[in-house]
Amino acid sequence: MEEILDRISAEIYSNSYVVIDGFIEEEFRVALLEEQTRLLNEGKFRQAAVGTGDKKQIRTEIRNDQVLWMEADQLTPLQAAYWDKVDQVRKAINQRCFLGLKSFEGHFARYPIGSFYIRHLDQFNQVPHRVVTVILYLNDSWSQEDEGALRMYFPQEDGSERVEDVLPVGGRLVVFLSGEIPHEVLPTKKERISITGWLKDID
Ligand SMILES: O=C(O)CCC(=O)C(=O)O
Ligand SMILES: [Fe+2]
Repeated sequence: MEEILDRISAEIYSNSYVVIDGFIEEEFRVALLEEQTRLLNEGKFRQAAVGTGDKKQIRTEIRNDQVLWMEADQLTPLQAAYWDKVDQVRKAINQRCFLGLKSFEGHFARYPIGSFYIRHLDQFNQVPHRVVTVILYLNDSWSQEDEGALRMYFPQEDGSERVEDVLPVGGRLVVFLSGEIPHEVLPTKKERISITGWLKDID
């Protein structure tokens, strides 16, 4: 874990993003996936919304995934174990990058076949405190033909953009600066499961 934390903070510092394969043990991934499937079958997931507060609305032309927010005071033991790992990531990034990250919020996400999330930034006027995005994929297997990549756009000095696609391979962690990297979820051909969260600069 020390080595992984070191890589995350170093690459966030120099590249604003990092992809880590095998961030969690297989056994842990399977357990989280099973828990998510159970909660889904219990009807706990809701259509994801965009915006916050009064402006919160369901806009399926923008995103059509389903989510279940994790409640900090009601975490299951598995969720608590994941939050613990994310907290280590938070501390490592703070040590190297001085971002003053204080807390975490996150949700399970399920993208049914055909669903997507169009290009966006995770940090915007209505949501200023999301500083670092942390995504963990829980899928059993994933290949190019399943599509559903996370597409990230990196602004280049000449004004163009470099595009990078990352497949939602199980156990893979993607971390990036929420206010700097526009991204989208391309339409998926297979059910796509993840935990998405944000490290924030407020409690
Ligand atoms: O699941 C992903 O790869 C990205 C999800 C995302 O961009 C979001 O929930 O804001
Ligand atoms: Fe996002």
